[in-house]
Amino acid sequence: MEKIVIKNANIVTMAGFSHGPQKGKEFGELGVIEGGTLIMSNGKIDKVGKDGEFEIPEDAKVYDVEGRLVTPGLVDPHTHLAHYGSRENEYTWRIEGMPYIDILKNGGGILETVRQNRLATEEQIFEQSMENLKRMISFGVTTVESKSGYGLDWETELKQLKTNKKLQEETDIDIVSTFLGAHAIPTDFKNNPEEFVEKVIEMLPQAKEYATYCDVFCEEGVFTPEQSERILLEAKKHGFKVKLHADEIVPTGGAQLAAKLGADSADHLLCVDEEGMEMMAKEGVVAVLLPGTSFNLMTDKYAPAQSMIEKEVPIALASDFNPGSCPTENPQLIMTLACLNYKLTPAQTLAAYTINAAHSVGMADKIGSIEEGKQGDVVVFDCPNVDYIPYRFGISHTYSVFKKGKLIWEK
Ligand SMILES: N=CN[C@@H](CCC(=O)O)C(=O)O
Ligand SMILES: [Zn+2]
Repeated sequence: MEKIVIKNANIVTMAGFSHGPQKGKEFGELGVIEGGTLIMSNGKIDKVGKDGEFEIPEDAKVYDVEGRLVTPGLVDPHTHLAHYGSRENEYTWRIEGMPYIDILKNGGGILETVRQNRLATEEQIFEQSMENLKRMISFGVTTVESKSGYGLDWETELKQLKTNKKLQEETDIDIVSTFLGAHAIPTDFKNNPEEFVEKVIEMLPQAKEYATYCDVFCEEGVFTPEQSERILLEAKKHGFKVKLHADEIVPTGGAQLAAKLGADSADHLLCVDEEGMEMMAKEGVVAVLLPGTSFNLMTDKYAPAQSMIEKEVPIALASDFNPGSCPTENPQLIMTLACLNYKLTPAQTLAAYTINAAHSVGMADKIGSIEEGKQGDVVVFDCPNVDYIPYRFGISHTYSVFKKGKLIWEK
């Protein structure tokens, strides 16, 4: 395999946090090497240091990046990537004031995408997802968590889970596959949600063949904390790791439940309370925050990121890419929204999208930082420093993307 050298770079390493995510005062520690060089071979990072500190192998392909910013590959830890169709019809309804959750209660929203995916072939789901994955890569994303949840029956959930598998096989991208059979109550189970909970539990053994994580949309009018707990406890028995859509629209105690279950992350958290944050901090549950969703749903509520930092809850950021609440794949835009609405610094948003995101999907031993022995997942941004990414918003700054030590995208 070709040896790759990137030199004359402003390298953000995020080094020193493979054992645990950045939190509290250490959140945003970039570990910058100015005028740096890194060497990758056999898919891994061999060396990282100052220019001239070590010899450049003669047989290496050398990229002089002329002072550009080099960071760990971005990790998007909450997406609904594997789906077919779109819901632009709801956009106007929402602008006119119809609440997102009311659209769902009337059979639209997630249920509309369920309808579209039940009708779609596996091929259609795969092709659309691949196109969207390529767009993610173009923004610097090298690892993606991808949920099912637009089937709510085994046949369609399987089409999505198979799509995750195929995306992983046909690209170099790591796809962290999540089973979200409990994403909504299907219309035919509207009057008997408990029966649907049983159906989801029945799907778990087959789903485990395709997915690492199990997730539930714990929300008023969707799955209660009791139902969520029941599903996730069963999931754990089958060997799943767990995550939770928690405290998004109303407070339900989702954060507490995530902590109690030892979840790797609790996601959304717009309405999380003090106790929920304290329990998450104690159990080391990563808060995956989704500012694009607050923005796109025009809520005036954003997750209390500053209280989380104060309480030492580790924070990751994600796109929540999906056809309804947040149809964007762009992590650079999400970083801008996180700076402006959570008052995170640009450095914190980058830590949240790399090392902390890697922890939230249980992969920090392999990815999330530029350190010797880690996977060669690296992005070159056409930027002089980290601040420039969220500051100059609405465009893409990606210059080139390396995955497992190979160039996979360039401007
Ligand atoms: N909140 C629940 N689920 C998704 C939205 C999915 C959709 O609107 O299609 C989310 O994470 O935002
Ligand atoms: Zn989601």
